[in-house]
Amino acid sequence: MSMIASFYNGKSILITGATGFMGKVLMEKLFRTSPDLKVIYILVRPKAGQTTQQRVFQILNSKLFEKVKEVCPNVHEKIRAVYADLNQNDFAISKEDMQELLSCTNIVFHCAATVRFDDHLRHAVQLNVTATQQLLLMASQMPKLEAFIHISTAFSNCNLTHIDEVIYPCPVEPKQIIDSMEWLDDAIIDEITPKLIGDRPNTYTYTKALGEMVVQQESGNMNIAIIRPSIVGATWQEPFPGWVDNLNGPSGLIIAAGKGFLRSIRATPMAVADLIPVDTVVNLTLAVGWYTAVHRPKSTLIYHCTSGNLNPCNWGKMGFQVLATFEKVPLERAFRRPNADFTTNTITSQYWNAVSHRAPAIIYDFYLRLTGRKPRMTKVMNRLLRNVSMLEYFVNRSWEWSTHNTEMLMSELSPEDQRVFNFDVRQLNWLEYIENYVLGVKKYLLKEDMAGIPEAKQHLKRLRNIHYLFNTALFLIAWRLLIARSQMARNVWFFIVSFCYKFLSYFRASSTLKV
Ligand SMILES: CCCCCCCCCCCCCCCCCCCCCCCCCC(=O)SCCNC(=O)CCNC(=O)[C@H](O)C(C)(C)COP(=O)(O)OP(=O)(O)OC[C@H]1O[C@@H](n2cnc3c(N)ncnc32)[C@H](O)[C@@H]1OP(=O)(O)O
Ligand SMILES: NC(=O)C1=CN([C@@H]2O[C@H](COP(=O)(O)OP(=O)(O)OC[C@H]3O[C@@H](n4cnc5c(N)ncnc54)[C@H](OP(=O)(O)O)[C@@H]3O)[C@@H](O)[C@H]2O)C=CC1
Repeated sequence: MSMIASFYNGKSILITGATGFMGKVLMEKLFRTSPDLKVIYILVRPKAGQTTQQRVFQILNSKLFEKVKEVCPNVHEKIRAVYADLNQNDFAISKEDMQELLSCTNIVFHCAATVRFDDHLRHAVQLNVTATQQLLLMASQMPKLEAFIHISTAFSNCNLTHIDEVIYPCPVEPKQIIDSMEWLDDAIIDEITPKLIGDRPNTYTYTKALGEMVVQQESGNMNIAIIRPSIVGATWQEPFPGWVDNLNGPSGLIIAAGKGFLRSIRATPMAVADLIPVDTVVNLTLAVGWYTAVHRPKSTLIYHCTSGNLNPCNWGKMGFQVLATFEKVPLERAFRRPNADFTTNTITSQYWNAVSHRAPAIIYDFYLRLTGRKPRMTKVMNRLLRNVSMLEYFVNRSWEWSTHNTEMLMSELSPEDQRVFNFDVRQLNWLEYIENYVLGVKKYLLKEDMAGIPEAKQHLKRLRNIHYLFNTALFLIAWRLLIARSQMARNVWFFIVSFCYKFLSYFRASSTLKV
């Protein structure tokens, strides 16, 4: 029997961010491997017209939880959705709920965060720093608490190239930042944001670094660990390969490339693509929870959950495999054929943005206008280019993360635990993983039916013919204009025509002779 799985049986576990990408996979694995756990409390807010209960119902009835229902048929009774908004004081949790959480919780997994790169600093601080501080305060009042696991990101110190499993201090103390957010107005915050984030690319990475400092400062005598995953991708193995349900990280770009919107991206093909499957992150998280509670390390340990140092893959290989998969399983109703490429040069990148992105969008909008419809492609394209520009920082650099603690933990696990909670990325076959990722994007994110593949291929053939027709027409128009204006072009044209005429005459004469 797995020691980690049996550790969680009988436990009351509190998860923040359980409705998010990682949170769902974490809950699924917990229920599947430790069906006798006592309860999972999740802090949820109502969203998009759904109550907290409706959101939980939807999650439990999704494909991701199909296996759980077989192993743990009473899963509905073991999940307790607690109304909470992490942006509010005391998370707006009712007194009764708070009392229950404080007195019963054994383990806390803090996954909630704003992961938007362009979030306003005030909001990013509120969620990634202040809420973390408040949750630690809550945890310090939990008499039965055994471990508090904080999910950070491997990019919290992306201003460095070699990153150790330590907390690097930011120049301004988190407490000062939290205080200043209370009295500064938005305009001043906007002004000081670039100075505060310094050489980090966005408010997300900066506030995640501040969040780590808060964890270190407020840890008291709690058993705390921090996990730093790199770019979290679709599931590798569990509960099935390729599951993904949001557009973050590479998923959005995979769709944009597959639909033919994205034709070029400024990226360094040889830079390491430090992707990590979400089930690997979850396995490490659960192993860390067990180790922190049982072995009680003297200090807060940080675990890097990355792939680059043990099993590197680069963006070139990844992009190539994404496109190869689209050859076999294209997406439906593509705008253009998937034919993206990497450029390393800013000027070339701008050229391709104009020629391959903006121009086709303008032409398509013109066609929409002609046919009496509302133009929309230019808007979509501008948004895509803005989003791509925000990701460019991460696809043009490589980082090195040391993984001593993660490797130490692996060696502490029994062979059974190493199997059930596998986080050894050396076993990952990238080509297979990326193919499953692309299929997962098609099936689970876009909800496209595999039966539609022949029609999708047919559509791509039509697009290819339109492309050839368009290019030929363009060439003929350009040539006609050139002939009208340039003597040299006219000479070349007469040379080609007379050459073709002579060739045809010779061909006709020789075939008449044979007869
Ligand atoms: C040799 C051959 C070569 C060939 C080559 C070919 C190549 C071609 C192949 C290409 C593949 C290979 C290369 C891959 C490179 C990948 C690089 C990844 C780097 C990632 C690094 C991450 C490092 C850090 C990791 C971390 O630690 S953090 C986690 C990562 N964090 C992020 O990844 C957030 C990023 N994103 C945002 O920061 C915001 O998204 C923002 C961008 C501001 C937009 O913002 P905006 O434009 O406002 O758009 P939205 O409002 O967000 O959304 C607009 C619409 O989409 C909807 N929608 C938004 N979201 C979601 C969501 N979730 N789930 C569901 N829907 C959503 C929303 O409903 C709305 O729909 P609508 O309402 O319009 O109908
Ligand atoms: N995805 C990635 O590539 C990486 C993620 N990480 C880290 O992993 C963790 C989980 O990320 P991921 O699952 O991808 O992120 P998601 O954006 O998918 O999930 C974020 C979660 O936080 C919750 N949340 C946000 N704001 C509030 C609020 N005000 N009150 C209550 N809950 C709130 C969301 O709830 P709701 O559904 O209501 O919005 C959601 O459950 C984060 O800490 C992130 O920094 C680290 C490295 C990479």
